[in-house]
Amino acid sequence: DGAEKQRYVKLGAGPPKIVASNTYGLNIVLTMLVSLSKHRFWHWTKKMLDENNHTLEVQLLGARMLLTDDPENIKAVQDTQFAEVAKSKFQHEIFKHILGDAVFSMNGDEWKGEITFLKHHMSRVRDSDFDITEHHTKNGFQLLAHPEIDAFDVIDRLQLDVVTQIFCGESTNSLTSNQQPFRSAMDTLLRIASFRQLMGAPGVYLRDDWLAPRATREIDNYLNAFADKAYSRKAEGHSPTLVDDLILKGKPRGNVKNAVISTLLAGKDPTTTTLAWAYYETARHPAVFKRMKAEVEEHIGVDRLPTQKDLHKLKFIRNVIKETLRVHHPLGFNARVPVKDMTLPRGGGPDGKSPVAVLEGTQIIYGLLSLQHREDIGVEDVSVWKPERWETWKPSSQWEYVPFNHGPRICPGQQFANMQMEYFFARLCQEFESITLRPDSPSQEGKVRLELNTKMAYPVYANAVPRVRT
Ligand code: HEM
Repeated sequence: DGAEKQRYVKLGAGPPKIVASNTYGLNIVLTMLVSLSKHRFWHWTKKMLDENNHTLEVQLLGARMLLTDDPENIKAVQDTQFAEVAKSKFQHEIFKHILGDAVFSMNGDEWKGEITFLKHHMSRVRDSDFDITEHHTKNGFQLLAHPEIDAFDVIDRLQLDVVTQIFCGESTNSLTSNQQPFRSAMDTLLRIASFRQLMGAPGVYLRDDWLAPRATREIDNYLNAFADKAYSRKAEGHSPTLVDDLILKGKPRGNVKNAVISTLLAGKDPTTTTLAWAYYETARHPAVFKRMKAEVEEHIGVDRLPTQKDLHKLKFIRNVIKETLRVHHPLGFNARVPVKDMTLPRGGGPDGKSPVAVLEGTQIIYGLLSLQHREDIGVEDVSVWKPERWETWKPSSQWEYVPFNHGPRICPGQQFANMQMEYFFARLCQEFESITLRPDSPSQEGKVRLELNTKMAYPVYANAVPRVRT
């Protein structure tokens, strides 16, 4: 209409290419639902992006969604135009039951305060983290040695036990006790939330407590019990955990619940997803595991535990992790909204190379998996998992490889996550002779289960043969 045209004129840029839809986008909603249920969502978005110069708009039930995997646009959103975009209030609403008022949906000064506090606890690795990680790794490895147990599940429990002890002061010990109700409630809510997020504004009107009343109740009970215990524990003044620090500062119960949930989600899920994909790929590539083992034997041996300094020497293991973050980006997508009408550098004009107008109210969704699988700007055999490629190749720009974000909203847990992943593989090399995917382990080819993270669609079954120690 005329008013909209005026806005484009003012911005000096045209609208993005709009992918045709009928009846308020119902056909797109349907295709989206089908692709989600078939674990093919990101493949569906990749096809649309490849066919439309990598930036396009879809209109869903009256809401606008700008989809892009152009590195220039991602750079703008994360860095050069950081102040022009925000986490949407819809997102806050959608994740309320899971995230409470956690950092992920905060903006402005509120976000700055929270991230400063979180960074203090998350953006470093302490010596004591190694002892705690080792304790739970041992428990995890005992389960991994059973070929009938899903490796994804073991790794998820391992990360849960580690981060709850390090950041919340008390481990869930899910590897040695039964914590299934909480974990499956969380999975249910995450599935619902990622769907609601993709729906844009209409997703706000769906409610978790209607769709999954039991799961919502279970999470709340769990968090309450966790907070009760934290308050009754005598918080230590010397180097307190994140949760104990909140209690020492006299923060209310709500803050404690938010911190626990942030840690469980941000601190566990992407690490689990990356580790599980790396384990799966390693189990399919025996030569890679052999090289990793040789590296560990050369730099550490098998008779002592790895230290921080040792981990820095494991270049090949680092490449295994980097390559996994490239091929199996654990977040897959990310979202922001413009705070007012704005332009992004690319997606306008007939070839999509000119700036594009993005009107207030649009949900900007940028695809990180599809970015890192772009044949035209990526690397040869872009979708093939080949850790050794990092010995001779690096992305031509940091905006073509974005596992942890760049710019102000970079992940504060990057160093901690890398330590967890490197430690896991270093110890795996020390404790196991070989890891091979079982022939009856379902193929994950072309499938990703989107639950806020890019989880595996099916369980992972591998024969992990322990080293015989004499
Ligand atoms: C492989 C592991 C990990 C990956 C790939 C990863 C990646 C990311 C990314 C891409 C973001 C930005 C999200 C956004 O823009 O909305 C993020 C945010 C965050 N991450 Fe991580 N992360 C990992 C592990 C961790 C760990 C272990 C912790 C904590 C110990 C952590 C804590 C956080 C927090 C608190 C945020 C929110 C930052 C904010 O909103 O400003 N992450 N992470």
